[in-house]
Amino acid sequence: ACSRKNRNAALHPLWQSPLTIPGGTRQSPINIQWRDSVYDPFLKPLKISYDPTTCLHIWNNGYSFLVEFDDSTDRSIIVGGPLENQYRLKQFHFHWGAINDWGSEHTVDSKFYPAELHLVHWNAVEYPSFEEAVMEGNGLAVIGVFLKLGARHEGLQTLVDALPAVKHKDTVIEFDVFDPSCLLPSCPDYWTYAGSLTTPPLTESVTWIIKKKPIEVDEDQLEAFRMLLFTSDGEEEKRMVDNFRPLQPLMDRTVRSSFQ
Ligand SMILES: COc1ccc2c(ccc[n+]2C(=O)c2ccc(S(N)(=O)=O)cc2)c1
Ligand SMILES: [Zn+2]
Repeated sequence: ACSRKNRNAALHPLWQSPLTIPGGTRQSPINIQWRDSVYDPFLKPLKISYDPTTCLHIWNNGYSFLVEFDDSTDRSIIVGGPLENQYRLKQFHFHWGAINDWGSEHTVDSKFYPAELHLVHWNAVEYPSFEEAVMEGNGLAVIGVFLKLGARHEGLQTLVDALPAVKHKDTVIEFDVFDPSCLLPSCPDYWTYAGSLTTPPLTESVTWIIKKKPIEVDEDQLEAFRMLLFTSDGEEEKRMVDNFRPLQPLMDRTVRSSFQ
């Protein structure tokens, strides 16, 4: 029998701590039941303006790979949509599965996608730093984009080509010009709800903006994600796969849609 201790040991260290936070009322990810989402005609279009030269590096942090941006000015921002302020792009990263049947964090009508992109922004109008914004109810805005298996994504390929250089945990590679808007679907439709970070510290500080339409990537590109490692160079290799959090209860929340 797999004792709890052994089972925990099998889990990535990030998940050996309790999976729920006491008193959590707005945890993420959630299942988005399309027919229960409520069209909000007052939702504005989301305006995205990224400056590709704010791109800094790619970093394997032992849980995902992050593409980080210079967020010392308002050069890469989003505004509108459900947001009261403009938010600065800090990083984007992905969550994916070992196989194509699962991998996304959010689901739509209980359907998993093989991967999900998160573009992480913070409210630099009201808070002095990302670390402080992480602790506030309106501190962060994360755009979620589903990835589905299909045609090769040319924009993603420049990123995929750099991944072997960050195979191990705590490796970094310079990545100095990339426009993440090439990873967004052209359809403007989205769902939005109040949620949390999906990794520790799990703080309930995220306005989620989940794009209705997925982008297409091919099998080789998903396999490139799966050859990354959770482990550092010299440690016993553990493939970086299934780095998504289990679904959380909706509780007293409504998911709004920007479309009818
Ligand atoms: C205050 O201490 C912190 C704060 C944030 C941390 C973090 C460790 C990992 C990721 N983060 C993140 O920034 C983070 C975590 C999860 C997500 S997610 N998957 O988009 O919800 C986005 C960003 C520690
Ligand atoms: Zn994420």
